[in-house]
Amino acid sequence: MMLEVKEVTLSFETRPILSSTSFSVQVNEVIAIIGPSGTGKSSLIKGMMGLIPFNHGEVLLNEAPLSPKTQTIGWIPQNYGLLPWQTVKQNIFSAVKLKQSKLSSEIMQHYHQLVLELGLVELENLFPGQLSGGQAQRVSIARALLLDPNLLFLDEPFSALDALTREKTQDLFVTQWQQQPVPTVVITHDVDEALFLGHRIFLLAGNPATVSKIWENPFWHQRITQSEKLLERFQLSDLIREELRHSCD
Ligand SMILES: Nc1ncnc2c1ncn2[C@@H]1O[C@H](COP(=O)(O)OP(=O)(O)OP(=O)(O)O)[C@@H](O)[C@H]1O
Repeated sequence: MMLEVKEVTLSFETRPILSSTSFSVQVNEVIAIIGPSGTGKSSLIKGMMGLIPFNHGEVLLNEAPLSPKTQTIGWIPQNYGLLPWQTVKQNIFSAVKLKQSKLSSEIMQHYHQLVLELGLVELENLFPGQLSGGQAQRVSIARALLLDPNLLFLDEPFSALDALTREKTQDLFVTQWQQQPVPTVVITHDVDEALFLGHRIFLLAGNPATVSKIWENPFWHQRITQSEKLLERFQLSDLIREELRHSCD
């Protein structure tokens, strides 16, 4: 299964946001997108999911146009996208219920595993308005993972978490993803997070923006402790930070 973005462009009214942008994401690949604030990262993934129309170009999954109607897309939006009138438990089940009328015992088991690992057991009966930002974010993560999606789009999925919970949740995410890899796009502002989550790291920059740099990342899913790799990793993260700084000028 391969996701292909072919020469997409995007404008809001007369304001160009994305110039012709093309790339592909393999089935067993996570790409991390970094870039200055307001460049169009969220708009790019919303366009890929079909939530907003591109002006030009196409998005294909296995050579067929990508549509939320035919694909199960896991999405963690920037504002968590929780339904305020539903409890944590109802929110986590909300996406999977749209796809399947009957919940199998595997789904129930997966649900219990996710709430346990994401530290949501005590929160199951609360409403989104009663949660902290980090708790709401974990609910949104559980909802996307329970869906067993064939594509994943994550918009700053761990940004509201404290450092320890963030590392734990990143580990949980990668473990879950490895059990069933799907083409995945993660937006992050954190270069270290991009290095942990992304097999490749894309810089979205320019005005209008496009993918202006791609780095292969040999440090995917590694919390580096070995000293010889520490220097290499530092050099790559320094290079990425430098490009990011330039693109913000
Ligand atoms: N629905 C919309 N209508 C008009 N303009 C929009 C709309 N959505 C986003 N924009 C504008 O498009 C630009 C790109 O926004 P987008 O949210 O995609 O950027 P981003 O790179 O994800 O930013 P951030 O890193 O701050 O989240 C911004 O200038 C934003 O104001």
